[in-house]
Amino acid sequence: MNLQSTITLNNGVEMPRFGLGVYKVESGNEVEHAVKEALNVGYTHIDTAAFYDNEKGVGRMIKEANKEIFVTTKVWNDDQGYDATLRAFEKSQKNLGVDVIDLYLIHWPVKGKFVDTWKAMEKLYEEGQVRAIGVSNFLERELDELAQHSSTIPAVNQVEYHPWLQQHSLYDYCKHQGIQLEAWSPLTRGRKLDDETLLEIAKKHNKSAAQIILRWNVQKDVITIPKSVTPERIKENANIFDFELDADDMVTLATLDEGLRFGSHPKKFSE
Ligand SMILES: NC(=O)C1=CN([C@@H]2O[C@H](COP(=O)(O)OP(=O)(O)OC[C@H]3O[C@@H](n4cnc5c(N)ncnc54)[C@H](OP(=O)(O)O)[C@@H]3O)[C@@H](O)[C@H]2O)C=CC1
Ligand SMILES: O=C1CO[C@H](CO)[C@@H](O)[C@@H]1O
Repeated sequence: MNLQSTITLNNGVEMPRFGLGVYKVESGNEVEHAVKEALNVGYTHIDTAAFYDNEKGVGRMIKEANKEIFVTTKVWNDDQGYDATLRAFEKSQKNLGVDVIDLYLIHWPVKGKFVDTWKAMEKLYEEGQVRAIGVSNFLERELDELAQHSSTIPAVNQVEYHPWLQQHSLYDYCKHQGIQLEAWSPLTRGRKLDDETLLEIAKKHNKSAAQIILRWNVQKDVITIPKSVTPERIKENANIFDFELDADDMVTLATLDEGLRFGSHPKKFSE
């Protein structure tokens, strides 16, 4: 496995296991520098969203790189519903400067709206405007609700996921349904990188705490999208394909789970 390794989604599309997240990266110089640096290091996958207001900068750098890059963007909550989603998609397409978006996600399961949003995404998929469609921040009950109204199974569910929030039940549900799990805030936004258990494993492998978490994501078959605007960290985060966590490490990391969220609970939007 290497930095460009992919996972096959349930519709046959190949999605890189590892990418750069760009939440809170300013549109303009900041996002351009981060994306350029990542693409130079060998990243082939960028995760943005209409909400992040930096699709234009991401698009500019992808165009400049002139190579195949997998781009994910997401429809924001205010744009949910059938017609509004189609309009939002068109705007993202223009911002990114591409005809076909690789992966389009429903950002949050907005109560009373996400099923209509999904219908619009199915249309975009059928028209070939997007290579794969998926969801973000969906719990099992919202995935069940979607299944009652549509036979298209989401290709991806992007959720908060790290050793302190392992979401075992959702993990198993998605595996069973063929929905690829993707980890947001894999590095806990830096808040747990001084955890002693993590640091012990890091010392054993001569790697950083961040690298241990990202390698754990890879070994759990969870796609991961760490954010950084710091060139050294962009390199460091990608340097996880030359070692392996052993069975003892995996057992130890499993014990860290405490259901701890650093971001919002999906219930905030779905209830
Ligand atoms: N679907 C959704 O609802 C959500 C999706 N996301 C997506 O997931 C991506 C990642 O999540 P995000 O919330 O940004 O947080 P991360 O867990 O990726 O953490 C990012 C923070 O960690 C720092 N950092 C990065 N690498 C290292 C390192 N090697 N050592 C120490 N610190 C490091 C960064 O600093 P610096 O940049 O200064 O280097 C930044 O402060 C987002 O950018 C976004 O694309 C995120 C939240 C919600
Ligand atoms: O993608 C996102 C980035 O982080 C935000 C704050 O936690 C989230 O609300 C949003 O879903």
